[in-house]
Formats: sequence, structure tokens, C-alpha cells
Amino acid sequence: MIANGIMGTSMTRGSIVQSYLDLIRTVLAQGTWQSNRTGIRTLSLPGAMLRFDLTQGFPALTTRKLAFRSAMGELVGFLRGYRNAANFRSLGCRVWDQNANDNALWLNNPFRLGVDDLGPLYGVQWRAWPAYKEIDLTHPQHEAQTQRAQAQGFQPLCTLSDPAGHPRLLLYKAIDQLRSCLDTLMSDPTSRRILFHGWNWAQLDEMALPPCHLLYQFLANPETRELSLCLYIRSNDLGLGAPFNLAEGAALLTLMGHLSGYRPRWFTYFIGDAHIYENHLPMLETQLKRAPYPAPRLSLSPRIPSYAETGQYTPEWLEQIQPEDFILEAYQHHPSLTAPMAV
Ligand SMILES: Nc1nc(=O)c2c([nH]1)NC[C@@H]1CN(c3ccc(C(=O)N[C@@H](CCC(=O)O)C(=O)O)cc3)CN21
Ligand SMILES: O=c1ccn([C@H]2C[C@H](O)[C@@H](COP(=O)(O)O)O2)c(=O)[nH]1
Repeated sequence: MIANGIMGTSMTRGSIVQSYLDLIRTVLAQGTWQSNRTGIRTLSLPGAMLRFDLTQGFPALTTRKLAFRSAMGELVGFLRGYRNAANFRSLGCRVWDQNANDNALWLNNPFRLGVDDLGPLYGVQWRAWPAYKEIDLTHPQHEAQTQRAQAQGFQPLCTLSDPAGHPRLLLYKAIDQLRSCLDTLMSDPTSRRILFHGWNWAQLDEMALPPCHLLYQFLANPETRELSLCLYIRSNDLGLGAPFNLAEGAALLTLMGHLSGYRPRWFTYFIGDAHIYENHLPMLETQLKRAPYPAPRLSLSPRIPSYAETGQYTPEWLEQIQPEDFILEAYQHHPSLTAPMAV
């Protein structure tokens, strides 16, 4: 009914998982075999899109059991800016252990801080993107420029001279991109600039893995009180990664809407390299033989204030939320299946 979930508007509770299965079928039919850094070949398709109407349910896999608690642990770890696999484990999420400790390239990286370190990935960039501003102290407006930067929270670090010998003031700020998005949903919801991203070129070489889900754009409609999300994923492991990425994207959208007074609506999921690892084929073929169940529902624990109900803006819940505050309701699923992760 809905080819790759792209048509969208006629989506029903049953078709939420169907669009994932259609994408698997498309990659099986049209993908090409490719090699990659992991040594495990993939069937890959360049470019794909899935689109979910979240009023019809939550995009959790039903053709096998989604490790929901683990996925929410990962999301909460990102929300808190964690960079250590032990912190993720303490939230019930073990999916970062191998990337932290089993990849020879990362083990030999001089930026790795020790066992379980992952480097400044996802959450660090979301909550504390390191930003520097240089002000040319010979510019006639340098005082106004400095004042403006300081009003935005930039702190002077030192003065230095550029290659031409001009004195420059260096300022620093850790940018909380996610908090800025939430603040902008409150102050300027029709803005088309409410986005955060993880692709920090200056630090890609300091990370265990450069970000896969890297651009999140929120789109609010103050008239309908609906909030939508466009998410771009440069490289997506359809067997293991996509089920987590779908659940976490939809949960993040729900949380952002809850804290700013919007109901989640469209979740559009763009993929650059959509791939299936060779050793995931049996797991996916089994799922294609199973009939999907209706999509479950997501609710948030009542202890998290809904802005629409209380009128109180409580952005601190971005950090305070716990994995168990995300509650999956009416989740019917087929038995568990799993497959190895390519490291
Ligand atoms: N090759 C690869 N694929 C990925 O999807 C991936 C990476 N690497 N590295 C970093 C993160 C970690 N993510 C992962 C890694 C493993 C699972 C996984 O093994 N999922 C199991 C259940 C795990 C559990 O019970 O916690 C599954 O069956 O879905 C999921 C997401 C997504 N990412
Ligand atoms: O959230 C995630 C994180 C990772 N992945 C997958 C996508 C690829 O299979 C690997 C990353 O390898 P690269 O060589 O850096 O592309 O991990 C995912 O699907 N979702």
C-alpha cells in the first residue's frame, strides 16, 4: 500500500512496521554488494526515506522484539552528553561496548582516554559542541563584537596574533545545541532553523565512530500544536542500527514536544547509505515471513511535566529523564532474533 513509507498520508497502525520491511525488500532487490572497513560485506542502496505519522503509533519493530530499554538507555546517555561505554551500561545499554574496546584503530588512537572511552561523540556534540570565536582587535567594531559574543556566553581565553601579525582575541563556549532547539521551540516556533547536528569536523578523528545519525531538524506548527522531525542518517545498518535509530528519533521528538507543548506528528527518516550486513540476512528473511502487529504507543512517565498541561517550561528534564520514563504500551511482537554487530 505504501511504497517505502514515502506516500505517508494513508499510514495506519499496521503499516508503520511495513514501511521498514518494504525498505528491507527494496535493498534486497536493488542493493549491490559492497565491501567496507568492517570486513563484513553489505548489500547497499544509496539513498532511502521512511516517513511515519506518529499519531498512528510508535515505530517499534514488531517482527522481532525491540530491545526498547536498551535503546532508551542509549538516548538518555546522549541527552546527558555521555562519552563512556560504562555510563551507557549504567543506563542498561551495552551496544557501545565493542566500539569502545574492540576496534584496533580506536584502541591505538592517541585521543582515547582509556577503557570504555568513546571520544566526544553524539551527546557531547549535542550538549557541549566546542565553539571558538576569534575577534580581530584591529577591527573598528571589535569592542561591540566582543560584547556581543560575551552576551552569548563566549568566554575570553587569550589573545594571539594571526599569521599577518594582527592581534586577535580568542573566546570559547560549549554550545548546548539541544537546549537551544528547545528554547527556540518556545520563543520562535515558526523558525525553519531549529536543528542540531553532530558532524564536528574538528573532532571526527577523536571519536570511536563518526556520527551516523547526524542532523535533526524540528518543525513546529503552532496552529495545530504539532511537532515534526526530519532526521538524516549518513550510514544505516538496517538490521541492528535502524530499529534503535527509529525508536530513539521518535522518542526524542515526543520528549521535545512534551516539554514545549506540541504533539508528535511526522517523523521523516532520510538515509544516505542504507545497508544490510551479509550476516544479518537470515534474521531479516525470517522477519519478512512474519506478519507485523499493529504499532504500539509511547507515553512518558507522569512525573515529567507536560508544558501543554502545566504551562511550566522545565527544560532540565532533558538531562533528568531516565530510560524507564519512556513507556511502551500495547507492544505486541514476534519472538526475539538477533545477529552480530560489525565492529
Ligand atoms: N555495525 C554497527 N551497527 C550499528 O548499528 C551500530 C554500530 N555498528 N556502532 C555504534 C552503534 C551502536 N548501535 C547498535 C549496536 C548494536 C545493537 C544491537 O546489538 N542490538 C540488539 C540488541 C541489543 C540489546 O539487547 O541491548 C538487537 O537485537 O537489536 C543495536 C544498536 C548502533 N550502532
Ligand atoms: O546509530 C547508528 C550508529 C551506527 N550505525 C551503523 C552504520 C554502519 O553500519 C556502522 C558505522 O560504520 P561507518 O563505516 O562509520 O559508516 O554503524 C547505525 O546504523 N546507526
